[in-house]
Amino acid sequence: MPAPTTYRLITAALLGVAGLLWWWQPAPLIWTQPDAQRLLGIGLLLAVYLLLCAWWLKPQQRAHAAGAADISVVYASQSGTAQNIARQTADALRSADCAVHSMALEHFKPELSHSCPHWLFVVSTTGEGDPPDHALAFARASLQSPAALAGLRYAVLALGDRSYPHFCAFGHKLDNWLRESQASPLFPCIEVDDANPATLKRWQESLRVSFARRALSWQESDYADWMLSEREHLNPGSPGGAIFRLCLTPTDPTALSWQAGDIAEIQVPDGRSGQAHKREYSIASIAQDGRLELLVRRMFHPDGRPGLGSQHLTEQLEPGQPLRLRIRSNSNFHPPPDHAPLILIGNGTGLAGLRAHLHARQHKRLGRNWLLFGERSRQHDGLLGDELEQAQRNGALQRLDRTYSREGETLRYVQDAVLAAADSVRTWVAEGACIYVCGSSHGMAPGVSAALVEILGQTAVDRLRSEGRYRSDVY
Ligand SMILES: Cc1cc2nc3c(=O)[nH]c(=O)nc-3n(C[C@H](O)[C@H](O)[C@H](O)COP(=O)(O)O)c2cc1C
Repeated sequence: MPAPTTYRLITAALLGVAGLLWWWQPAPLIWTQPDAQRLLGIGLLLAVYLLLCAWWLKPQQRAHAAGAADISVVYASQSGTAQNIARQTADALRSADCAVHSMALEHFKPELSHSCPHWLFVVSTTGEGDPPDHALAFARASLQSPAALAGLRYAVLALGDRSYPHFCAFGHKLDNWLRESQASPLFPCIEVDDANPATLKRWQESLRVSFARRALSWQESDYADWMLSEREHLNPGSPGGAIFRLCLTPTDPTALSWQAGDIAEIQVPDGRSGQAHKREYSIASIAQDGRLELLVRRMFHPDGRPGLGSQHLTEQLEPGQPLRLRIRSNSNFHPPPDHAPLILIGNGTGLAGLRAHLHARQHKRLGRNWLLFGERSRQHDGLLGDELEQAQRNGALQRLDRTYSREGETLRYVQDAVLAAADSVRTWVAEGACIYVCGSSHGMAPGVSAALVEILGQTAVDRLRSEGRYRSDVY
C-alpha cells in the first residue's frame, strides 16, 4: 500500500536536503573534476532528484500505468445499491492516495489475487437468499469448492434486508468461501440492513483504519430540487390500491439525464420524527420525454396506517410543490442491445419500468417489442390503456397481452399469459429476444420464472439470466 502524500512530501524534502548537503560538503567525485564536468555532475544530480520526486509523488498514476492496484473493489448488485456503494468506496480510497481497481464479481478469478493484495467485496442478496443475476454464473461455478487464495486479504460488505428470511445470505456465502480458501479477513463481514447509515459508517471507519491515516472523503450524490407538475389517478374504482401517474420536472434542466431502468430516490419528510426518509421508484419515462414520470401505488401498513412515501407523493404533495430527488443508475436493468427483440413482462406499478423501456425503444424506432401485463380488473385497471393501444397501432408494440385476475377468466395472472404464449416465447427467444420483468417479487416474478422454466427448461433460463438476456427489477 502506498504511503500517504504527506510521507512522500517529507521523503522528497529529505532527499532535497541530502542533495544540498552534498553540495556544501563537496564530494570528491564532483569537486575534483574540471568545471564543465562539475556542472554536468550537478545537473545530473538535480535531474535525478526531480525525476525521483515526480515518481514518488504520483503513486496513483504510477500504479495505474503499471496496471497494478493496491485495492480491488468488487461488486455484485441487483438494483444498483451495492454498485453505488462500491463506487463511493473506490472514490474514497483514491482520495486517500490508494491505487484502486473496480470490477463486477463475475470478473474475479483466483489467479487475479496475485496481482493485488487487498480485495473489498460489496455484495447484495436478492430473490430468496440468492446472488444478483450478473453474479449467478460465478456463484455456481466458483463457490462450490474452495480456491487457492492464501495471502489474499479481504473484507466483505453484505447488503440485505432483515425482513427477508435469508438475511445477507449471499454475502455470508462469499465470506465463508473466501475464508475456506485461506484468504484472511481484514475485519469481520459487515452486514447492512436496508442500507442502514450506521452500518455503512462502520464500513467507512474500518476502511480508514485499514488503509488510510486520516478520514476518508465519502461523496454521496446530492439530491436535486424537483417539482411535482402533474398527478393523475389511473385506476379509479379498482379493487386494488389506487395507482397514480406523477410527472416531475427538475429546477435544473440538465438533471433530465438517465437511462431506461434507472431508479428515482426521493426524500420523504417524516412529520413525526422530523427526519427525512428515502423511497425508491422505477422511473416510468425517458429523459427525451422531457419529464420524469413515476407510477406510485398508495400503500397501507397491516394496521391501516398509510405508507410514508406513497401518502406524501399521492396525497400530501400538491402539483406545483417542490421535492428532493436523485437518480440511481441501475445498470442491471439498462436497455438491451438494439438488435435484440424485447419481451416485457410485469404487473401493477411494474408497468413503470417496462414503459421506460418501451419509450426508449420507440425513441430509437425499434419495433420488435412484446408486452405481457397483468392487473386485477379489466374495467378499472386498464392502466395507460390508450397509450399502449396507440403504441400497438403505430407499430411500436408488436404484441400486447393484458390479463386480469378478477375477471373469472381462465387466464388469471401474467405468468399464465406467458405459459399460454409458450410457442411465441420460444420463437422470440430463439431469435435472440431479451426478457425484462418488472413488478412484484411476491407471486409475479417467481411465477414468471417458473413459467419460463416450463417453456424453455432450467438450463436455458439460467443461461439467459447469466448472459443478461433475462433481467428483472422487482420489489
Ligand atoms: C426481490 C428482492 C429480494 C430480496 N431478497 C433478499 C434476501 O433474500 N435476503 C436479504 O438479506 N435481502 C434481500 N433483499 C434486500 C436487498 O438485498 C437490499 O435491498 C439491498 O440493499 C439491495 O442491493 P442492490 O441494489 O445492490 O441489489 C431483497 C430485495 C429484493 C428487491
